Amino acid sequence: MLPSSPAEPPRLAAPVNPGACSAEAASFERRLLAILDTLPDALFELDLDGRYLDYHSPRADLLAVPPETLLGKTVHEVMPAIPADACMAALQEANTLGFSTGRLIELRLPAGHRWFELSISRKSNGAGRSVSFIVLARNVTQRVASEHKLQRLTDLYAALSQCNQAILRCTSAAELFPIICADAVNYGGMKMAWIGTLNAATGLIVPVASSGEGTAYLQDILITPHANQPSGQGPVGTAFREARPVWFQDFLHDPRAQAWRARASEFGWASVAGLPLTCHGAMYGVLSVYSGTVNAFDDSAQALLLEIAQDISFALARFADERERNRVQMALQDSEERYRRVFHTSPDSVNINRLSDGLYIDVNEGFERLSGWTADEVIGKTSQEINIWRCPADRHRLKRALNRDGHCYNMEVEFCRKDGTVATALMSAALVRFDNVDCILSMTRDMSDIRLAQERINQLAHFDQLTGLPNRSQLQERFEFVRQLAQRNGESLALMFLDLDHFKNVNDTLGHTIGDRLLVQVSQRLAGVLSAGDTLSRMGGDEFILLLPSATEESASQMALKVLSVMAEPFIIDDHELVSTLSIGIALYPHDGDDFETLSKNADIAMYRIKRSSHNNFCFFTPEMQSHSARRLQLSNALYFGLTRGEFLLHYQPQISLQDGHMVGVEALIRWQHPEFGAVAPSEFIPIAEDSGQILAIGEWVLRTAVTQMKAWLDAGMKPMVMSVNLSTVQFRHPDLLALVMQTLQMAGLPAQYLELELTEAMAMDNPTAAIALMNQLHEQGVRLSIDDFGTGYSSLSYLKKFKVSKLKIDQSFVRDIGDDKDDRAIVTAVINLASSLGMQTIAEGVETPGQLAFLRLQGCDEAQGYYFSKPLPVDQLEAFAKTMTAVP
Ligand SMILES: Nc1nc2c(ncn2[C@@H]2O[C@@H]3COP(=O)(O)O[C@H]4[C@@H](O)[C@H](n5cnc6c(=O)[nH]c(N)nc65)O[C@@H]4COP(=O)(O)O[C@H]3[C@H]2O)c(=O)[nH]1
Repeated sequence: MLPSSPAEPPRLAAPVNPGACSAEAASFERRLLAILDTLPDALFELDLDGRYLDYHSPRADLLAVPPETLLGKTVHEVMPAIPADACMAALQEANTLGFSTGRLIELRLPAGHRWFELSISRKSNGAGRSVSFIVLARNVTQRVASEHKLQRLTDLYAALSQCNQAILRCTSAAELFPIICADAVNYGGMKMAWIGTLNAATGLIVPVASSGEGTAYLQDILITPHANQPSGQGPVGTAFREARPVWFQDFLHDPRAQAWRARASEFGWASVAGLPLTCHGAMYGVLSVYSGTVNAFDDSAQALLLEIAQDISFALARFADERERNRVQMALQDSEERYRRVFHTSPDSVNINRLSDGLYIDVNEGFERLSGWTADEVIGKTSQEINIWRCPADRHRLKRALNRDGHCYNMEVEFCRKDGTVATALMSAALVRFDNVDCILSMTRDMSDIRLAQERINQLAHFDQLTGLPNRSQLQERFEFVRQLAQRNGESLALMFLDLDHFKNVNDTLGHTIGDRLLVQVSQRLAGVLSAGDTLSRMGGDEFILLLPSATEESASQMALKVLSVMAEPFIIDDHELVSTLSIGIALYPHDGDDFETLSKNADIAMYRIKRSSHNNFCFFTPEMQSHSARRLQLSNALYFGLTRGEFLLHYQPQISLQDGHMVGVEALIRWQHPEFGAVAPSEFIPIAEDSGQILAIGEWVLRTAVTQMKAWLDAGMKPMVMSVNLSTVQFRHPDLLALVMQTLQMAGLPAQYLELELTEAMAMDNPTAAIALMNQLHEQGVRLSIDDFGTGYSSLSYLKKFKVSKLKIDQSFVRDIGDDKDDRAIVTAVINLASSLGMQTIAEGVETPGQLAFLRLQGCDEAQGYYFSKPLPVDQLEAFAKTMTAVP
């Protein structure tokens, strides 16, 4: 403990009085000194206060102060407090017990830290003299270092053991890491430990767990794994980057730790290690441990710490495996659950049968719904036992497909339900293996509803819903079939177009329900005359087509006559007795066309011819009709420009009072002078204009021209009379008619009583309620109304009474034959009487002879017009007629 100076030999055993000693004693002392000198230990003599009385130390490097300063000082003056206190305690013990051994003191000497073990014995200096102590200070530095090392290793082993226990216990890194850090501190003798992982967003290694004193050190610490940055040079960054353990044995003096030095010195880090943690070989993070001792990580410590790191890495791999296993397990459970759900909730029938014997192993609710059998009833039985196959052939087909391909898709099968009803189904099946048993997995979709729906769709697509007859598309298919047959056999066939006459009247007067029932009865009656192979089809409305395979002109005529004759009988619907006739047009294959479109169009043209002429008849298509039809098209196109090019004009036919023979009115009749077609009769172009809708513009022009003309005549002083203007059906139905009439009168300045609108009987009866309303309005405005062609249609007397009509016009067809036909005479007489009884006037048209005039006059007809008086005349000629005419006799 005190230096021995080379100039000054060790003192404790020097001869005190050489002269007084015997030679033997001197020799003994010399030997003793020699022995003491050879000992590595220092010897001191101290008093009870710890004051140095003497010393002997051959090793000056083991003394804390120069030896010459030692004597007379106390241990507290020579040593730091801790070792001095320990020394004093040992002295006290020796004073009490006579000796003290084994106390250790640590001294920081220039040569480094040294540990000394004190052995003290009390020295008795004789009575009356104070006691002193001989202190032997043995340098045990190496032994203590070994012990410390051993302790560290023991600690680290303890830490390793704790870590391993934690590793076994924990199931995740989040759970394990804090325990590892705590174990490194609590058991491994580390001051602080933490685990960091790379934050992908910031690129920094950030603590995820830490323990020990000084974790504040980690607050906002900057550590990166980048080699080119100072913050990446430390043990953690390097370990992460290079995936190897990094040991900083003297952290505060290591240049690589420059970035953290100031911060680290506050916390007293002496050694720092960074240990890479991996998961399945991939870098995961770094375990960093901090020791307060320089060179804390010797080989053994390093090996142990590495083992801890490796065990953690192993645990991380295990956690990952565990997670993956859990994931797979979950996925498996999920898929099982899904399968279970799919199996049970599938709307389709699913059943699993054992391949070897066909026993049902499992069925779902869909199976129960489809078959009516419950799972309990079928599991353990075969399909034959429950007789589920309606046709055994289906089962054999399935077996063959499975044997051949191992599966079958969408096989159409029929099943017998438990209640005996039959289900149509689509079945898919495959060979599968469940629980090591070969099975057949079958999925079956009940198609019964779909089949019904398909049949319904088919019905809708191919049949007329009202009559149940084939519709156009079905007829076309049928036509194609019989046409090919006819072509192969060199035969003809007939296509008949049938249209009910005046069907609209039935609909309008009796309502659509009656109309529909009439159509049904007509179709039934027509179907009754068909031969096998004939096809009757409804085209919609009141149109039918009859397809007659192998028909000639003659056989088609016979059929047409047959059809007309079965229609002759009235139809009874509720209280109504309806007579309904047909107009029939016939086209023959191949003469009149070789495809459906052409033949049906030509048959339609032929039918139209009948409609326009006689009704209730038939005719065959002729090419002349075709050209007529072509002319219709040309006229329709030409009409488009007729108004703008001023091709129309009005002629006026005088109307004569049969009482006094004076002209009481004129009927405006349109004339069309086309530059190419010449004069086109109104009877030809008016229906075309009506069909194309151009009649509205033409009618408006007629009304305006006639009204303006009448005003001009009145203004010119012509005797007041009535201007009669024809209205077409389309005009009459137009909602703006009233407004148009009133506006036209107003613009022309003609009082309403000078205008008479002629509508036909059919127009009035078309929709009698609406007609009555309109007539009332026109009547209220002072406009006169007359009914043209009276007697040609079906006028209901009850309606007629309600019509605000001032005049009935007797159709010229009756007037024409007055002389020869008593029926016509009777009709004319009846009409005149009817009008009279209803308070209406009558005017006869088409009067050509004095005889006709005489008859009409005799019957009390009020007025007449016709060639007998005058043809329809252009304006100037009418004016001349008016001026020159004298009362007709
Ligand atoms: N055989 C013969 N015929 C006579 C005699 N007196 C007059 N007629 C003709 O008989 C038709 C009478 O007109 P409607 O019955 O209203 O029949 C008219 C009418 O329905 C229609 N029509 C004529 N002009 C117009 C019009 O401006 N608007 C509308 N909507 N239809 C019109 O065209 C039809 C034919 O007109 P038109 O060819 O002008 O033929 C007129 C007239 O020229 C006679 O004594 N003997």
